[in-house]
Amino acid sequence: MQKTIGFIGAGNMGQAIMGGILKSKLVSAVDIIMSDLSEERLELAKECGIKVTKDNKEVAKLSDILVLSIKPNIYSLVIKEIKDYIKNDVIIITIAAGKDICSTEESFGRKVKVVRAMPNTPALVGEGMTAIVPNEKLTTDEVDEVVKIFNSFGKVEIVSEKLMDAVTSVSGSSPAYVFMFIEAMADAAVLDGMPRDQAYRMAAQAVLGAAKMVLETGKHPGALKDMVCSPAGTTIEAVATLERTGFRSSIISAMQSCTKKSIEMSKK
Ligand SMILES: NC(=O)C1=CN([C@@H]2O[C@H](COP(=O)(O)OP(=O)(O)OC[C@H]3O[C@@H](n4cnc5c(N)ncnc54)[C@H](OP(=O)(O)O)[C@@H]3O)[C@@H](O)[C@H]2O)C=CC1
Ligand SMILES: O=C(O)[C@@H]1CCC=N1
Repeated sequence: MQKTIGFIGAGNMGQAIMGGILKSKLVSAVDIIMSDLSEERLELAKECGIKVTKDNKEVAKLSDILVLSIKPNIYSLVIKEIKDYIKNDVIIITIAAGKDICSTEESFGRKVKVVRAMPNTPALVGEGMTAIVPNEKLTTDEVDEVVKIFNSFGKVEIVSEKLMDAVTSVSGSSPAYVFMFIEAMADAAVLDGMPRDQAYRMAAQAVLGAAKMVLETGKHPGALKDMVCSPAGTTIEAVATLERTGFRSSIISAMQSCTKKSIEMSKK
């Protein structure tokens, strides 16, 4: 792709997307520019061979596609700073929880091309999941181009904007719950005497394999669970304990809090 991709914000998500794009070789390092206030973050990014700067306006001037990878509470501040410097045809990609397309357009004060996206950190290892909502200013070719970017480090789905709070809960934030699950399983294995490194490897591989089974067999997750539970065996004992201690309802409640927070953030 012959485009300059800019990032404002070199934090966890900016670095994950940038790293994912670089690994896929969709654009070369010299066509990526990133800004941040923190020297330390920029040093990290610079090690990847991309251009870095402390000046957000410089990124705005050079970018054909501009990713705003900053926290939601400073979106309006940064947009105010850059809005007079962006290219006419730039595609703005927002990734902030609770930032809707309408508020982004309002902050720019005109109808810019906006794609609201919700990615997740597995982008860094080429297994990201991103949902996107393009506004009506983008042509079909431009939407395809954006899809290509997010596809370069994982899966992408175009969704309706009303689903974005649910997306945040089920894929933007969910790697955190999965990491907690892996950590807890590893702790239990350590309790049983297994060395910690081996416990992380085994727990993580089990999660990876189980996820692949859901994606590749097309079978209902409940049916896949049943295949593991031998009659009067070990697994059903664990399943019974999980049901007794509210495993599923705990996940559902946690995700409802996540969605609620996303909705609250969009009202600010
Ligand atoms: N982390 C995740 O898994 C996901 C995050 N997101 C979204 O991504 C966005 C970024 O999140 P995340 O990467 O976690 O946050 P981080 O705090 O890791 O990254 C934000 C970066 O922006 C920098 N920054 C702050 N102010 C400015 C400024 N005025 N100009 C340039 N850079 C600035 C911060 O520096 P400093 O630390 O010094 O303030 C920090 O390095 C958020 O909007 C979030 O909703 C979306 C999906 C998943
Ligand atoms: O925690 C957050 O607000 C961001 C959005 C999704 C994942 N991290």
